[in-house]
Amino acid sequence: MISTLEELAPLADYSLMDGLNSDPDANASGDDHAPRQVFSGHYVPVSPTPIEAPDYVAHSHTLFRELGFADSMAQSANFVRAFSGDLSLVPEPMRKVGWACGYALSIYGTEYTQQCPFQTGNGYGDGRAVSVLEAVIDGRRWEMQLKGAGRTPYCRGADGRAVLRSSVREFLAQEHMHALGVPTSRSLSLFVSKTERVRRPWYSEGSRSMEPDHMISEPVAISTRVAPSFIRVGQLELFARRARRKAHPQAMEELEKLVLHLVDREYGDVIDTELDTAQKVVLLAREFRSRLTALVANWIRVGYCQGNFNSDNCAAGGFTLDYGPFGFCEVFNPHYQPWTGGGHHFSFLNQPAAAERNFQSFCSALRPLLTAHHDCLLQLEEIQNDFAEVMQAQMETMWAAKLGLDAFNAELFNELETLMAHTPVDYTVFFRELSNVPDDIRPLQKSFYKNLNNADAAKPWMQGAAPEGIEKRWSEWLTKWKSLAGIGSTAAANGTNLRSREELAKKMKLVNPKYSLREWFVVPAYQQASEGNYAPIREVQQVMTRPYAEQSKETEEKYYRLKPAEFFDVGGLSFYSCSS
Ligand SMILES: Nc1ncnc2c1ncn2[C@@H]1O[C@H](COP(=O)(O)OP(=O)(O)OP(=O)(O)O)[C@@H](O)[C@H]1O
Ligand SMILES: [Mg+2]
Repeated sequence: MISTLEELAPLADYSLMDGLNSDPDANASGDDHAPRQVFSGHYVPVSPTPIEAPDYVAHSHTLFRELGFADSMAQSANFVRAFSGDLSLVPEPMRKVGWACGYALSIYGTEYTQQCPFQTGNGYGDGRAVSVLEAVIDGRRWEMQLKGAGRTPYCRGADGRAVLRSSVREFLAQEHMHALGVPTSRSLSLFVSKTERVRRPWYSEGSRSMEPDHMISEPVAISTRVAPSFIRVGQLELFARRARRKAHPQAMEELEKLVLHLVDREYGDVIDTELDTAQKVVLLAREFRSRLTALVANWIRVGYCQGNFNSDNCAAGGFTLDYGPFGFCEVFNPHYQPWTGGGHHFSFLNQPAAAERNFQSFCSALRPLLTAHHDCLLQLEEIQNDFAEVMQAQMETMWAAKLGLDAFNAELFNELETLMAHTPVDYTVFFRELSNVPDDIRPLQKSFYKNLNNADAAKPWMQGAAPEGIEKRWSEWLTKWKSLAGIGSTAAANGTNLRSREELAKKMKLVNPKYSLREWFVVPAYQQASEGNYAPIREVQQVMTRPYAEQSKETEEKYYRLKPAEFFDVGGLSFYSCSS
């Protein structure tokens, strides 16, 4: 058990990142905080800027346990100091200087440089994220990165800070996603400043405007996230763009180094180290395709919408990264999109298409390494072309699992999708109620935002008569579903393998969570936290890290609920701009 920073320090291992190139223009002391262009090198040494008067808010008990950390360490003085941004006293061999990385941006497959203040792409990257440690713990390599740790050369003139609100959201969401069984960066710890605040645009109470309507002052925070690496698709793109246009003599070599580094960090267990670069590149593309398609199918399984699935928010290791504009779907809507800037292209059921665009960007970034290997180029092209097919197969497997079926049935699914959208249903509650394998549709109605028999509805547009015959269609759908799932006499007559209700329910409850992180649970938690009361965060954390469990009656009453009518269309609750 590791219970002090002194015990953690010897596990530090920077050997892999030391193989990368540091920005030759950087100041090695890490005192490099002003916005500027970075022309080459994989990282810039940067020391984090500590937040003033840090106060412990939360840590992930789950991750601490996995890493063999004692819970008490989270509140020990040296740990608090280091993970609130002050590395000046960290014990050797931990380093007193962290690092930030540059990356490029493609939005839905289109390359951009306009977001870079210099219009060159050389000023874009980790503007407020600073990695502080790489450690090998129990045979696994982890990078620890502070978010909100002050300005870096990539800050583009901004303050380098993250507010408590956005930090709480990311902290809770990462561990919820992990508990849902979806690959993700993880949350280590969260500290808030008792004195330092910044101003951000936000929504006034009950505002229905799409964009924030005033400025508020919010406490700053530093959260630490943990992953095998933080390499993004956009990062590979930055180096590939430079290699393509021969921006400097080492550009191609830097691209190759980064790609091989990615293989070591994220794909070491599946790609043989003895292979040459071209072979590794082909295997990397195949493996990333498999992870990315599985990831997106998992997102849809649990109702998650990334909201802003740009290539710089797409981790090259194939896990979820950047919990800013995200949300969990409540009222089922294929176009659900919590971020006001995200548009249709990054909406809920369009995520497979958005992933394909990121995958195309990924393959384009690998291509310069294969110019002398015609056969490998052809293989890469085939891997890219087959993305949609692999994605579709993952989706069908996922829908079948969500419905407790051995095989996907298009007709059954299409009718369900129509009914879910027309009724409409709460995505989480619907699938969980279905997992109880009800006799008739009454229990499912618990998930309906519109009462089929009268005009009660959560929103004015849901009032009025239900679409003609919808109740009958639901009943018919349920009968057909049960028959395909092997329940009841119709199934027997059809020759489907019979199953017990209990067996089916048990299986379905492992893929259909009971609890999902609805924004109206998170809002009071961060509001209370900004007043110094962290108990609501802990409660939400406790419930949301066991999302498949039934939990207590009290928890069920409070958290297994449809979105209340008063929260619809409210800025900061139903949608948000990305300001964080
Ligand atoms: N307050 C800030 N100061 C400096 N840079 C910022 C700030 N807020 C965002 N950025 C940078 O702007 C870019 C786009 O912001 P986005 O909201 O995607 O990032 P984020 O949530 O900070 O980042 P990440 O993708 O690292 O989770 C990122 O490169 C980010 O580092
Ligand atoms: Mg981002």
